[in-house]
Amino acid sequence: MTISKVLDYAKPSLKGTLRIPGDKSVSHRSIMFGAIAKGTTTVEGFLQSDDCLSTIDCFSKLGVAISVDGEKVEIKSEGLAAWKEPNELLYTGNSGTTTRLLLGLLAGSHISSVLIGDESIQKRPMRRVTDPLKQMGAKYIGRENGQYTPIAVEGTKLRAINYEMPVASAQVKSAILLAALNAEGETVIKELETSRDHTEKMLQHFGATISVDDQTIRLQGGQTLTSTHVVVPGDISSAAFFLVAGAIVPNSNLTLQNVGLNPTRTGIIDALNEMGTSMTIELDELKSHEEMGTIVVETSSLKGAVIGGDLIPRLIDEIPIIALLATQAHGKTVIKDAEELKVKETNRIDAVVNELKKLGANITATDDGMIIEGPTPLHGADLQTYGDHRIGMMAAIASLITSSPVTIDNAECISVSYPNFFEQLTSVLNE
Ligand SMILES: O=C(O)C1=C[C@@H](OP(=O)(O)O)[C@@H](O)[C@H](O)C1
Ligand SMILES: C=C(OP(=O)(O)O)C(=O)O
Repeated sequence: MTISKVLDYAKPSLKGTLRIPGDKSVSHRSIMFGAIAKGTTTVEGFLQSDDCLSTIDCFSKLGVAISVDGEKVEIKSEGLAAWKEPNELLYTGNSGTTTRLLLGLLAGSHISSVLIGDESIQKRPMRRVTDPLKQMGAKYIGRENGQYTPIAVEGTKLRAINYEMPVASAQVKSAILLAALNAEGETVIKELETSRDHTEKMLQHFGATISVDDQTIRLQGGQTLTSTHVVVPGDISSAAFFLVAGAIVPNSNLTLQNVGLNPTRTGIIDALNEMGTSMTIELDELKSHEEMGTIVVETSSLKGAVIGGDLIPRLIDEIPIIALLATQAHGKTVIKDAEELKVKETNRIDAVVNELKKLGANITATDDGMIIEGPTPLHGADLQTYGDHRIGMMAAIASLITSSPVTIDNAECISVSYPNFFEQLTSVLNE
């Protein structure tokens, strides 16, 4: 059952400080790397969201001992060779990252297992992972030749590959790297465009040797990982909703602490700067293997921009909320080269365009993105989330500037990445 939520904020301003919760990508990887390494890995700042809990659930079924205490997690493992064959399905929920990275990891293990996810996951393409992994020797059975889950994986011996990525995707790159750890020989991956590099950074943090040079990544198989301590930075993809809110809601000034500032993720900052957002950024002293810092944002006079090319992988998950910002910017915003949006939790080009149109935005879908003319005053409407957390949060932020209330059909889906989103939003509202 889904619960609809009425968002009725009376002309608020946003003031105050938020500590941004843990990064989803890094949280998933902290569990996976802790499960591969022998010994005890400790994690702080872990994101307890539905997607990350799906990852924990899968690894628990593989026999890895994981204990969670708020944002602290402890993973005790005897290494991949000690994982046990699960006697149940591995349920990956709504999480593309869990599904694709597990397909890579399990391919070179001694384990047979079956991966299944929710309705959205069952429609998301997996051949981008299973095709290159089959070239490494992996064995999968799944609908349409390994395109869709449920997918059965029969772990086997793998060999290294030399792979040129046809798509800019950190999930594909990471699945191959995780398989390459167990493969014979040196795997070489040539990226089409630089995508988030959390896997490469975490491999180094756990003691592996990996070389990255001019978008070419090399990893020798057979390396063992050493358990360690991981500090998860706050998720810039979550911070993005408050960066945009601070910029578009009148009389606002927000301080966002603990924001992950890995340069492969900061495309949103580049886009906001280009659109005239008034922001200051201060880097924290480096605590672990990922940069973080504090961003102060205030109400801004915005202008349209062209967002495309190699910026897209650096802000892919932020496009729904950037589209909302663009409705309040002077002139035309063109978002292009973003076809990948069609294969996320839902088709995010259609979802963003349909829902912002209902609020009165001047927005048109294109084959690879959207075009928005602004500024346009927005009004209330009944919106659909399509079960997609990022569409739900976009709608909630939009409701702060609409002339009448917005209703969303499924507010719970937001806990996929940001369980305390509404709590944090309420804490900075001045009505
Ligand atoms: O590797 C990751 O953690 C992610 C990579 C991106 O997906 P793609 O690899 O499909 O671009 C992103 O959209 C997703 O939210 C998380
Ligand atoms: C696309 C996303 O995640 P995933 O691919 O892991 O489902 C997201 O969080 O926006």
